[in-house]
Amino acid sequence: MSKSTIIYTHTDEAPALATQSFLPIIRAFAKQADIQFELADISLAGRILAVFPEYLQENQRVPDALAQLGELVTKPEANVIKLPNISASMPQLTAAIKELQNKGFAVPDYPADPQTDAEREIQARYDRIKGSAVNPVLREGNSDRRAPKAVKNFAKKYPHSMGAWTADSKSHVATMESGDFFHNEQSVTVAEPTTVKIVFTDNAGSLKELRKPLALKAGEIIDATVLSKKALVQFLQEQVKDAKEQGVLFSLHMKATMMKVSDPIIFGHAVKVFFAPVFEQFGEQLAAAGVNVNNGFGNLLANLDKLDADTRAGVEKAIVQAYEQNPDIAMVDSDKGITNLHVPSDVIVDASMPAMIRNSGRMWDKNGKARDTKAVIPDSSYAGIYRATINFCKENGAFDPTTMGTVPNVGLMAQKAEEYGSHDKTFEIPADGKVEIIDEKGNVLTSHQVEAGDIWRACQAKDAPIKDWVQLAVNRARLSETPAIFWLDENRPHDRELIKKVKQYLGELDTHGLDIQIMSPENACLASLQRMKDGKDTISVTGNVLRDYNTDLFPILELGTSAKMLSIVPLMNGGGMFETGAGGSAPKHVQQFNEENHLRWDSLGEFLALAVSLEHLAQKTDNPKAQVLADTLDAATEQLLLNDKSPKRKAGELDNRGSHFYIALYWSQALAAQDKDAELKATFAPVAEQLAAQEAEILAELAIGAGKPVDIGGYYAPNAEKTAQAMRPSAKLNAVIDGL
Ligand SMILES: NC(=O)C1=CN([C@@H]2O[C@H](COP(=O)(O)OP(=O)(O)OC[C@H]3O[C@@H](n4cnc5c(N)ncnc54)[C@H](OP(=O)(O)O)[C@@H]3O)[C@@H](O)[C@H]2O)C=CC1
Ligand SMILES: O=C(O)CCC(=O)C(=O)O
Ligand SMILES: [Mg+2]
Repeated sequence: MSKSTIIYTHTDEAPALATQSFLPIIRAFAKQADIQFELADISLAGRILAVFPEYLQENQRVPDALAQLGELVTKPEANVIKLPNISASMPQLTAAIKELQNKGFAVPDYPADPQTDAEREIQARYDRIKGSAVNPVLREGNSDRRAPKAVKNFAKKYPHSMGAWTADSKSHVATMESGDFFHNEQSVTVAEPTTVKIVFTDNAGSLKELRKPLALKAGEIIDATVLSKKALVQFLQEQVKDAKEQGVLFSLHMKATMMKVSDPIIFGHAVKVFFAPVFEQFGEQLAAAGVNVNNGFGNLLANLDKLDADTRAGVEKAIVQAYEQNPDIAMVDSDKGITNLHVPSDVIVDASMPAMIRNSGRMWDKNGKARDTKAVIPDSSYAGIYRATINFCKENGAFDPTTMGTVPNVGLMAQKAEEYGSHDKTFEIPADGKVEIIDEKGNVLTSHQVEAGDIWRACQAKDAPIKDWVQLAVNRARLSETPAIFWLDENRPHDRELIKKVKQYLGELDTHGLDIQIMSPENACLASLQRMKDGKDTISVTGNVLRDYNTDLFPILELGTSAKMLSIVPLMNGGGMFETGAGGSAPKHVQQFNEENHLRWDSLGEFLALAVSLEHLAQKTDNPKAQVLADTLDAATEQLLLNDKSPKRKAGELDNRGSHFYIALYWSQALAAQDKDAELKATFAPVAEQLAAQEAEILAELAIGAGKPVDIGGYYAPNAEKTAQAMRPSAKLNAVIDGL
């Protein structure tokens, strides 16, 4: 890899489609500054193929791009543009496997109930692909997410729609008051490097290590906590009942993708509670048929044909009974009858809660009508921020995008910090007993009494990432002259350990003249909301989960979407990773693309990420042309916003491809207009002319087929040629770009 190489990631769904159109453009532009783009396939399908080489024919095998990138990001030369990828829930993983098999790739089935060592090995490989398997590997740095000025100004000038709020809204957040992760947490900082065991002792006294020992570094924070199954089930039962009594919709908001071990289990309990009549009568038969509702209620429906006719009729009757006796449930797709409990990856808390708040606190019922909703977020560690926001809106009405301030985020994320690194330390407890973390000297660091079915987990946060995070917060506060609040709760054991370090590291840095405070998440949220309403900006400095939540919550309120965020990951060893926006891969957009050949994905996140990536390369490799490309791209992006050339929602209007034409036009015009680099000026002046002269014809070519279905030969592994053709339909535009 040359030092002037930028890695661009090939991911999934809408961003992967957009890449087919955008990458040829940026390759052609960047080539003029001797910069190459290498495409790394970290799509779900690509990751599956990469880990099963022995099942594939020679010519079907692919390199493990994720493993390679995982190494690259620890090196100073790393320059990676990371688009959002699928964090696969089980239904998505199974569908991707099936699609690959149908295409002639002989990858194995997912063994749901492995019996042999070989099956266990297959399952283990798939489990590493499942859920959020990419981001934690690549994020060797903390997170700096913010709305660039141009984007914020655009939102103020052209505000997105925002549902009204009234004080009589019955929408609310329900969260546990005891027995959950928050209330059971224990936390310690280890002074010296050590190795710890996680030991489960059952009530008969027999010991079992739940995993292999874990190495901890000096200064590392380790915490453990447990969520009680009994308390959870009781809480869920109360919430179903309460939603019925209040006449509001019932909805559950989890992160079953990122929290791939704990949250599907919690999701499963919610399905079993809501559909209690089904499981009370037919629990055993359903289990025997292989039904696992940790993968959603949809899993039960998909397995109905495995039941004998009588049982099936009984189950179907009990389902009807559950719907009748329970509150109405929030819908993901009322036309297709898909509820909030069908698929764990359909409702992901970071995006689903802000969407609900933006929509007057309402979700959709089975008739497609927006209604007040109970949002159930079982663990209370972070649910308070949504409660605070909802209460704030009830009191103050909806936010006004034309006047509101902004809440950027500096998030602790590096080296699998906190909950998001807990998968391999999360266990559904098999029997009553206790779980302890014991160091190599035999000291018991944490100890929890547990019961069968409880979910126990440990989290780590290393010292170096914490120090880096505090430094990043101070840098951002200084550079943007903005007050910063650390969202940390002194009543929470983990946060208490963190606060000690924050205070220590703040003391070592120059914070003269800066306004830096520490507040509990709920208070920090309220303070930030109040300031935001008054048009003031406040940096939120948070742990990993709130990084995720806040960088959808605030942008969705401020900008209408988190796709327009600048998401920088300054890698701890000097490289740069540039994420494109703060949101996901927009499955709904692919559906629309397939049906109507219209891609409403907004690549603004890609434009912003590319500019900072080019700037990073300019500085690291002393390439002034790259800096000119970066500056002119930023100017082009601003132009695109001013002229409102972002994709629109409906077929026939400008879509993703059209917006790529405009970015190419404005970028080449800006290059032609600048005087810092004569070569670039001379190269791009004719390009700008050709694009401008052919604007109408190119747009017409891009619009051919709008409104009609388009077949790209697959979902997880679409046909490359068909996709490229669909995404690059303008011969005239291609001629200019490919001629560069
Ligand atoms: N960094 C990453 O890799 C991330 C990956 N994910 C993964 O993405 C998938 C989907 O996640 P989900 O929570 O549904 O969230 P998404 O962000 O994909 O979708 C939510 C909604 O946000 C809007 N949206 C998001 N991005 C854009 C964009 N670029 N342009 C226009 N609108 C946009 C769309 O709304 P509208 O209907 O208004 O068009 C979309 O339906 C999951 O597999 C998840 O795990 C999620 C977050 C981050
Ligand atoms: O990695 C994932 O599963 C989601 C990431 C995400 O939502 C985020 O970083 O904001
Ligand atoms: Mg997120």
